[in-house]
Amino acid sequence: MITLKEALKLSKAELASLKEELKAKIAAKAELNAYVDILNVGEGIPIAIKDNIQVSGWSVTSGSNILKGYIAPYNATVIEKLLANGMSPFGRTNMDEFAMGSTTESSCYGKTLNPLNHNCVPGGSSGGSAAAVAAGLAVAALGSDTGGSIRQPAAFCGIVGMKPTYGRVSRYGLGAYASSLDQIGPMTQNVEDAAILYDIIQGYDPKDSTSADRNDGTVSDKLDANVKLKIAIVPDYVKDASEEVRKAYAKAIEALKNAGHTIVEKSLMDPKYDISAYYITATAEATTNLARYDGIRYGNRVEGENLKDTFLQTRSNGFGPEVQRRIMLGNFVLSSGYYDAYYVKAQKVRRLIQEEYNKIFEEVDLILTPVAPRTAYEFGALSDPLEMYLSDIYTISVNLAGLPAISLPVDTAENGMPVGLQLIAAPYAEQTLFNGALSLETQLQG
Ligand SMILES: NC(=O)C[C@H](N)C(=O)O
Repeated sequence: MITLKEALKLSKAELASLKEELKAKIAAKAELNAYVDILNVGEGIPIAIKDNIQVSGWSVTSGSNILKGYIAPYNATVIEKLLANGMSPFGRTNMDEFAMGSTTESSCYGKTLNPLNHNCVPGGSSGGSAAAVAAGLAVAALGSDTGGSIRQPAAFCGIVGMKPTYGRVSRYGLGAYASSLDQIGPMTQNVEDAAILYDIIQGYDPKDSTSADRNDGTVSDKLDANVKLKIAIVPDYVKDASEEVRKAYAKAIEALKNAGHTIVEKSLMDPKYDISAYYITATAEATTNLARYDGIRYGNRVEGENLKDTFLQTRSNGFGPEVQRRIMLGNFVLSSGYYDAYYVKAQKVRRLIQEEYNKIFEEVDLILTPVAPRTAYEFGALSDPLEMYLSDIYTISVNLAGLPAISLPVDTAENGMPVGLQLIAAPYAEQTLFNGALSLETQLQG
């Protein structure tokens, strides 16, 4: 597939034929179920859009039966920005229901297959976007990342996925899961394309009260693969990862050294604290955000005998099992008597995680860690929800601390599946992040 950088040079007529070509390819690979719909707005470069980002006039369901048939009444800010910069929202990509998952198996549209091995998951929750880019069915895509939902599917499908600093990209028009963690970001074929798409979607937005009012400028015009950075590695953290991930980690360290970067060893707190803090915070916020789907304000109503019964029937029929589980968990941690013991404590742990990262970033420019403990799982392998949550150990602390991070393919495991690793930067240090990622990508390709 043509890259985003190359697509910038295409004429209107060439873009129109690219879209026809894409439609034919998507139809030929329909079994992947990467897209849940093919729609198009505008004449620009086609960008695939996750099913939780509003595009005016398009269906938007967050992969949930409760929203089937709902038509977005306005454009998300990121969509306005694409349209203003010669890009076209093109196609709706599949996702885990309300972005709750790591495999894209929980969508109301059915699972998405990993294009590199159809027996394996594409990762999640932005699995449709990752599969579309990896299969050559999209030039680039948008995903959203609450606890790894861009980076992990990117790693499982062998593409690049980037989560910006919290507040960098407007969440206006993004279906809310956990509002203090969610960020929209680019999913692309390479690092440079990710920087190009990031430049377009980032920026202050008064419509999002958590949007960062800063003007740090664009990054793609200042990309520099020759920078010499100080990069932290975290050996303790990596020791529980699979052998193939540890091998990729060693390979990346070697490549970074060869590119002239200075490597220093650091340690991070046991990720079991990240898991607890994340799954308390995320479920608490999700419970609040999903309260509006009651069949009266939002959501497909299932009429009950009285109002309470209508709420019950609507929510029991509309939400899948994982979403219901998280709503119950969230209500539990917020309920009186448990609020201090769980929710407040999780916020304290979150602060400790932020402080730990801040301290490391006083000394280094970037941190290198795995994205997932192993390569893409076979379907059904993570049927135990706790096991699914534990698979997020390497990605969620980045969201808890609000940091920018990028996942890029580093190695191929013996089973033929890609191994991705992530670079993490200090808040708002996206330029350094992209420079480091480009340097690693260039070194690995050389
Ligand atoms: N939404 C995400 O970023 C994925 C994460 N595994 C979750 O279920 O919360």
